[in-house]
Amino acid sequence: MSKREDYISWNEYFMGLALLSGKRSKDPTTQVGACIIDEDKKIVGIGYNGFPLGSSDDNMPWGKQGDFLETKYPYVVHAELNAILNSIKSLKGCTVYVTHFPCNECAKAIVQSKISRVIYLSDKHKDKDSFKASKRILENAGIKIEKISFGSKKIILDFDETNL
Ligand SMILES: O=c1[nH]c(=O)n([C@H]2C[C@H](O)[C@@H](COP(=O)(O)O)O2)cc1CO
Ligand SMILES: [Zn+2]
Repeated sequence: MSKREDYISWNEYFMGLALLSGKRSKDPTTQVGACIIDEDKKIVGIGYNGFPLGSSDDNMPWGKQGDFLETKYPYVVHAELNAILNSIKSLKGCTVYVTHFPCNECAKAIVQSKISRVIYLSDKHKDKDSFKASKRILENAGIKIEKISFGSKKIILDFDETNL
């Protein structure tokens, strides 16, 4: 019997995990996921955007507009920061896979944690100042930035035990 040929690539695997992690987010607008791997391709951190630990989701707002204190923005922990804070070891030389290009605050945390490469899927906010600042922070720190695309590729997860 010869080996399977349609196995997923490393990039599909790690970005797939970032996407799956984002599925845990309760943000009704944007679900972000991040997966950090080390130089041996071991997963060392994973996260998604959500409110801080212990905050009841029912007491926090998911809105985007109006009174700042009644929007999600001052409260939500970004996926990249959660992945960094959840990490199990030093992140020096690691790569972070992110579903969305990181904001400037996450870029600072990425630099300070000594992650050396950022691989991202979407840059839909590239015209925002926070994106431009983020790019500057990452580039000045010598962090490799790669946009990857899988075209229209989809991976279906079938939880039906009878199909395993
Ligand atoms: O770097 C990021 N990482 C991250 O997790 N997020 C989260 C915060 C919010 O929950 C959501 C952005 O919401 P919105 O697209 O509605 O502005 O994504 C947002 C950014 C900024 O792009
Ligand atoms: Zn961020």
